[in-house]
Amino acid sequence: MFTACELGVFDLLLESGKPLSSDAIAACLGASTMGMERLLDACVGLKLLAAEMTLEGGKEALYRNTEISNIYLTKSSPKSQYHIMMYYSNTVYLCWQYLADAVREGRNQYERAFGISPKDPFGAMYRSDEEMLKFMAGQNSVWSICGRDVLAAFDLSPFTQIYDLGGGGGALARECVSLYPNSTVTIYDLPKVVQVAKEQFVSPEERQIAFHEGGGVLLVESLLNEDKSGPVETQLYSMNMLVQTEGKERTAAEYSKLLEAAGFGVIRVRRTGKLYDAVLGRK
Ligand SMILES: C[S@@+](CC[C@H](N)C(=O)[O-])C[C@H]1O[C@@H](n2cnc3c(N)ncnc32)[C@H](O)[C@@H]1O
Repeated sequence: MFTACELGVFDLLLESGKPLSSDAIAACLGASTMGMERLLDACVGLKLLAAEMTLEGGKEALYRNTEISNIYLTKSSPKSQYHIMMYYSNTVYLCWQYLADAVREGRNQYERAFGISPKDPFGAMYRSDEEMLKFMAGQNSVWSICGRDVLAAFDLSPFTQIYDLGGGGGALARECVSLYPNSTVTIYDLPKVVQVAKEQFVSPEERQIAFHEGGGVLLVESLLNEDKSGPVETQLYSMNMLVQTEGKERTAAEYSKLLEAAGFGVIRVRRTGKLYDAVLGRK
């Protein structure tokens, strides 16, 4: 299925509008006739193609798409799964080759499959603009068949402002505004994903879909001195946190560490001179 998609078999048969022989398909797609004939027969076995014998001698088979291939495997179909097929074929399956290692180590397999650091999975998945685009297009194709079902599982019409965190290429947002015409959806994602989504997937005319890059969090807390020597009000607050909530007051360095662990890169601290101070973390 992956190979027939990649070589364009289903697209060619859709465009031709008539069944074609393996020779004709091989010639159009620049493939060997021997290889193509086997691929086409395997696709018949998988029910992705149907074959009928020509009357002349009953020797030559003519191939056509089955309904399922026309709907899901041709690039131009509104429900096309072509992009996710290609993503599985060229990326996901290469990681699955090391499934035993993944199970043994409990880790992703980017290092073995692609020679890249496994520490930041999205950094690895987006190792080039091309890879990022392939991932986004793949995810979008999934929502063309699954989006409506998840969005209709509950009546979301009372929610007119919807935020899609990690909303990627926006296909789910598009399904959402189509199902709930009174809603607007704001997509939050990484800056480069938002840029590509705006350029390639969501047009400015789709006014019910907006984007937001990055974000910030403002911690309003009473900061302890770094050596915890004061201020006394904060030390007493910390005692209160213990008896009331099992929480505690922290130093600026301790809050920074928490924010860093949550992925906030730029962290700034302002002591106000009053009871509460401010720590701003930005992504
Ligand atoms: C599994 S994908 C899902 C994409 C999208 N929801 C869809 O289904 O098409 C996860 C999304 O989270 C985004 N993401 C990962 N890390 C992020 C971060 N730190 N801040 C914002 N978005 C992030 C990725 O760029 C990606 O679009």
